[in-house]
Amino acid sequence: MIRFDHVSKTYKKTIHALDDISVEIGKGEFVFLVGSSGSGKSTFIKLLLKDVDPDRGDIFVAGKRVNSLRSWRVPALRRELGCVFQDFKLLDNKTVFENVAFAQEVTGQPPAQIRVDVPDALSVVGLSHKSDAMPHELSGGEQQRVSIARAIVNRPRIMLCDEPTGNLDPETSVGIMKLLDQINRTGTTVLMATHDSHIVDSMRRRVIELQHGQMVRDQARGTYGYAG
Ligand SMILES: Nc1ncnc2c1ncn2[C@@H]1O[C@H](COP(=O)(O)OP(=O)(O)OP(=O)(O)O)[C@@H](O)[C@H]1O
Repeated sequence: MIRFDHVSKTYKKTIHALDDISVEIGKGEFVFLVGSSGSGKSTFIKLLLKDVDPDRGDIFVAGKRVNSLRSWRVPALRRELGCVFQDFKLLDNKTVFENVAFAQEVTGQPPAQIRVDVPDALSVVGLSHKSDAMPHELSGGEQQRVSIARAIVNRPRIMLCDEPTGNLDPETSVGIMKLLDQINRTGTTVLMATHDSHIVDSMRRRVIELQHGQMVRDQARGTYGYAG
């Protein structure tokens, strides 16, 4: 579903954000991407989205070679990828329903489809009753649930999550992780960059660790820190 083949990315000619990364993530896997600040986790995610391009190597997402994709094909790539970020990125002047609907409007879904899909997505995240609320009327955990609804509404094959629990308290984080686990169990591949050791240690999924742009660990049912 995701493949990096000898991928390197350098910023400003001197900052080696990723250095010769080769890794494969299969359909339906749940993978944690860990590593200290600046180790290259966000760059890994940005390469998948074609937000940035590699200097060397090939990147494949759902059968598409991302690095050589023409710009007019990028929207189709991004439809395969649902994204969740630490800071939710909701539109303040739109209701919960409108925020989720927006993800469908920009991909050209017809209104009749939107009227069916948005309530479905809100129901998955347990927020049907908040459909008409504005983002500022919601807790942080609820806002993150809206952003997850927005990420899944187009039924992506892959979820990319960059520190999705970074702004949430531990209890709320557990609820968000249960939701991501549930989405993964429906067959969606989940890749999550995180600093949250408790979550990684409690879920025991595959762990890929980056250090100064290099992959230093790829462990099945792994822990946050290497336990031998
Ligand atoms: N646009 C950019 N221009 C220049 N350097 C950048 C840029 N984006 C990232 N970097 C550098 O590339 C390296 C990797 O950054 P990246 O954001 O991928 O790390 P990260 O593991 O996601 O960090 P964090 O956990 O703090 O989010 C860092 O040294 C960072 O300063």
